[in-house]
Amino acid sequence: MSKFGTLVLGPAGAGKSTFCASLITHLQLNRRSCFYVNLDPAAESFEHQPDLDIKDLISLEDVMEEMGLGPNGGLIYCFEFLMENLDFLTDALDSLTEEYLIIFDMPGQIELYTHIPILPALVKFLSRPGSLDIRLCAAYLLEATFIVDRAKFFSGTLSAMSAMILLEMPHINILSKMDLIKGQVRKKDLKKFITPDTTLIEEDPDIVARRKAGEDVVEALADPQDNGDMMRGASFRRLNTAVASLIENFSMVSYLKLDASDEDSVASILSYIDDMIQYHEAQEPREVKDEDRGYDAEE
Ligand SMILES: Nc1nc2c(ncn2[C@@H]2O[C@H](COP(=O)(O)OP(=O)(O)OP(=O)(O)O)[C@@H](O)[C@H]2O)c(=O)[nH]1
Ligand SMILES: [Mg+2]
Repeated sequence: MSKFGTLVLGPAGAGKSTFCASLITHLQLNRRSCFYVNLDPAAESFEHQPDLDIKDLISLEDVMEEMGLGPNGGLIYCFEFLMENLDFLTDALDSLTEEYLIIFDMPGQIELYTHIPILPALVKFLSRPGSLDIRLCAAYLLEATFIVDRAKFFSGTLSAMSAMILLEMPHINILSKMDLIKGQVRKKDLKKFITPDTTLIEEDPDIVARRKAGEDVVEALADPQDNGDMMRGASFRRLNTAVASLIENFSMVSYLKLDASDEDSVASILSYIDDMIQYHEAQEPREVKDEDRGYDAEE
């Protein structure tokens, strides 16, 4: 019997825990079972109490204090410890049926998704057939406000792509906190962020303004000796254009839009998650109870 789950990933503060909370609320409202696993050993407060919390195994605070590690080294130690104590996960998850959506709320340290092999090993363990056999997908969140700075947006997109390649599992990318950019981006431009397009770098408002001021930006972009302001200089632009082309050429990354406070938006993301893990195909047809129909059998 398969189980179903999603790993909610992304940089610090991208809105992962908020999305998990909105997803759980939505699932509960739709009478669906879920199991919330917090894998962030530094997380303190939750809208929905986790059904399983890594802090019951190991806490970042204790690790930092006892091992003399900083927050990032401490986090890696916590995950190494988890990998040595996988019974902690098996004991809690083994009895869940295929009705459950298991939601893993991950920490925001980006190195966990890009540099070290712990997460791929964890994913392999969770999805191994004959063992927990969880059909998993990744939901990678990037904050929509990143699109204000186009270079930052492409750098965030590169991290999303790096996580996709590292994890080798069904994956969706999500632009979170869409409410924060409402009315600030033209529809035409937004499309280019949703499916990242290199022309965004060329059409950067900063470049457009420099052109308007009479600067020969094409020449500046082509000048290998440009040592001016590093973040505005030609080399930086060429690097950004190269990164953007790489992302565009791979055609791997596109985004779904999320406003965690809007139920329709959460429902739409959930339908992508369900499709990726083929949740509905595995469900037994359920008998519709009278209370589900919204009336009393006695009436
Ligand atoms: N406006 C707006 N704010 C949001 C949204 N989602 C999250 N936030 C806010 O963003 C901040 C960070 O949200 P979290 O859900 O804690 O982000 P996280 O990715 O879990 O953060 P870490 O676990 O620390 O990496 C909080 O102040 C949230 O209230 C959203 O859709 N819209
Ligand atoms: Mg969080």
